[in-house]
Order: sequence, then C-alpha cells, then structure tokens
Amino acid sequence: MASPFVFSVAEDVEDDRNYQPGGLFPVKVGDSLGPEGSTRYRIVAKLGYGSYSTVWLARDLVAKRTVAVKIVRASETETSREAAILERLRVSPPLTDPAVLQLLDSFKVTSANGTHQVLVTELAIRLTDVLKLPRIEVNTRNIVRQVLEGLAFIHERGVVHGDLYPDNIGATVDLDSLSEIDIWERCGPPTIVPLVAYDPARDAASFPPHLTYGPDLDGLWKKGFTPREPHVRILDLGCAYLAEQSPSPRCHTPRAYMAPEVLFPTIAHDNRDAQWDWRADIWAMGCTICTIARGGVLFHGGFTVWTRWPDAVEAHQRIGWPISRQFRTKSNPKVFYTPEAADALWATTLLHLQRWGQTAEDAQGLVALLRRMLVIDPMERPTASELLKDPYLISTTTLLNENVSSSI
Ligand SMILES: Nc1ncnc2c1ncn2[C@@H]1O[C@H](COP(=O)(O)OP(=O)(O)OP(=O)(O)O)[C@@H](O)[C@H]1O
Repeated sequence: MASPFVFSVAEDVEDDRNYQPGGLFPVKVGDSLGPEGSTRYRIVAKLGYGSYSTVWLARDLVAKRTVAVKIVRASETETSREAAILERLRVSPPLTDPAVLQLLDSFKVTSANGTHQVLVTELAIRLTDVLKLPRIEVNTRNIVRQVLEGLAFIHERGVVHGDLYPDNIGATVDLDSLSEIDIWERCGPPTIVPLVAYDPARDAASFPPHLTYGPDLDGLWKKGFTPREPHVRILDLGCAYLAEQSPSPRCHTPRAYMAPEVLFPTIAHDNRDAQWDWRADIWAMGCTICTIARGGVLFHGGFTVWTRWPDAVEAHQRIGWPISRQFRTKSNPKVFYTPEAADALWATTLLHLQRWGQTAEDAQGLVALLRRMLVIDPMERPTASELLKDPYLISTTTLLNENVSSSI
C-alpha cells in the first residue's frame, strides 16, 4: 500500500501508514497525556518504535522523574499481554533492583484511531551501548550474575520471556535531575518530517502533524547519567507468556538465539507452533551472555549456502549430541558432533573472552557456565536459580575491574 502522505520516509521512523484507525496513537513532542485524561506525562523526545508501538521519553510531572512511555497500537491493545506480565513482575520495597524493567504506571488513552494501552516504565538503554561509555566499570561476572538474577526472578513469577537476545538486555539511566526544558536545551530540536495527506479529506486527528526522529542521546548518556556499575534490566516483555498458558505462543526469539527444540521443528517441518518453555529462555540467555561478555556470537541465524538449514543448526550439532531421529530429513546436514568438535567451538569462545581482557581462570569459569546452559536436551538445562550457584558466580577470587571502554 503506497503512503497516503506526501513526504513519506522509509528509514528510522515508524511507518506513516500506521496512522489510521486501529493503528498508532498520534502524538508529538510537547504533548501531555495521563490516566483519566490527566496531563501527568509530558512527551520530551522519541526513544524508538517497534512493530506495535511508539516509545517516548517523557517527564512525569507528578513524581518529578523521567520515564519511558510506550503507546501500543489500537489493534493490539485488547490482545497485548505486556501490561499484565509487567504488572506481575513489578516489585515493591525492600526488593528494589530486580534486573527486570519495572512498570511504573499503565492506563489507556483514546484517539481517532481507537483505544491505546500506555505503559510507563523505567528508562533503560541497551547494555552493550552502556558498556562502551567512558567511566563505566565493566565487571563481567557481576553483569552475568545480574542477568541470571533477572531471569530467575521472571521464571519464579511464572513468566517465560521468549525474546532474549542482546538488544533486550538493558541498563538503567537516570535523567531525573533534568527537567524537560533541560533535556530540550541539551539535545536541541528534533528532526521532523511534516505529514501532509494527499487526500485533503483525510481525518487530521488520525495522524500527528509530523513524524519525529529520535534525538542523538549519546551526548546525554556520556555525561554520567548511568551508574558506574551498570544496573541491568531485562527488557521487552512483549513476547512473554504466563507459564501456565498452554499451548505456548509462537516463539519470536531470533534464530541465532532460538533453542534447538524450537529451531529444529520450525526449520525442518515448518512447525511454527513448536512447544517451548522457560528452558528455551535458558538457551537464549546463554547465547546472549556469550555475546555481551565478548565471547563472540556462538551461532549464526543466517542460512548456509548449501542447505536450507541455518548455520545455527550445524553449530548446535557440533556442541551437543546428534539431533534426534525425529528431526532428521533428507536435507538435514550431516551430524558433526564429536567431543573434540564441541571443545573446539568452546575453545574459540575462550580465546575471544581472554582477548577482551578476562583472565584465563575467569574465561574458563564463564565457558563452563555457558556449557551448562547450552545443552541440546532442554530437560537437562538447569534453572536460572540453580545457575546462580555455579562456581563461576560464587567464586571468591577478587573481582577484576575489567575497565574496557573500547567497543564491544
Ligand atoms: N524502557 C525503555 N527505555 C528506553 N527506550 C525504550 C524503552 N522501551 C523501548 N524503548 C525503545 O523503543 C524501541 C521499541 O520498543 P519495543 O521493542 O518494546 O517495541 P515493540 O512495539 O514491542 O517492538 P517489537 O515487538 O517490534 O520489538 C526499542 O527498540 C527501544 O529503542
């Protein structure tokens, strides 16, 4: 469908065709919104957009803090599980730092396009971006402990995340000391593209006057609005489900992070409704930790040139035992597994970790932990709580301050 707007842009902003009944909430910088028609949250800047929402930096004028406001498409508002899941993961004092993004408020707003769920949460940016900032203390063991504490917390509350990969691991940033005026002064005006409808009769209330680009917030983050030791947050519960729900919903984890019990049936038999549970989170978190700790990307989601199997399938076979008979098909690549092949794959990870500043002892400890998580048979994978007792995490050796401010 062609864009109904004259100055249509394709990159780095939401698709303007989503501004129609059932679609996105029309909003712009400077607007205010809140529960029951209040004006509690003032929109300060664009943070991003996804398939179902736009996300904005906003100032909470009541609590005097800076928050993220996610406004969900009208068509998704009834079916979205995110508010219920975030509600379940909300903590109250004395538990204050659970490593899972915290919901602060939720309400609904109405526009010409319908009713939209609004989720007000803490502000968080990607952990991999935080680790590149100057003055940040990168303590890999501490970060691994935090992500596993977050995952244990999610699972103990009966939630399966379902979309774990490095972009969905964040860290807190604290802009509470800055008013909206401070932020505008520091960031300057946002780049905008006017939305001019071809059809003069198009309902002007169904789209904002312009599309807004996110400002470059790097300058702000560099000014020290993040704690020196990152406070990890597991993000994006949009694909999560309650463990008691059966059957499990479709798994949206990217292929490179998808557990074999989901990846094999999906690729081999186009079984897009394969069953999976918290054990698939353990696998995905293992791959995620490896990347965040700079052990490299373990499995690649792209397809090999010579089969219709993604590289990840081959690699899964290398680290595990041969995949079970039920997944073998004519186009299934040869089974590669030998203990030596598995060791070789892990030796590369070990090398990466050491190259990026970990001691041999720490790197070996981390690889041993990852090998416990990345087990082909889901029934053999430990829970996140069990993993928190791994020798790597309870080790009493002095933590090294691996201060690496260069890129990941
Ligand atoms: N709490 C937050 N703090 C800062 N930025 C955020 C926050 N939540 C979301 N964002 C930004 O908004 C973008 C879209 O958010 P999110 O992925 O939750 O939306 P979505 O509609 O569920 O998208 P999808 O399902 O396609 O990933 C993120 O990539 C991120 O850049």
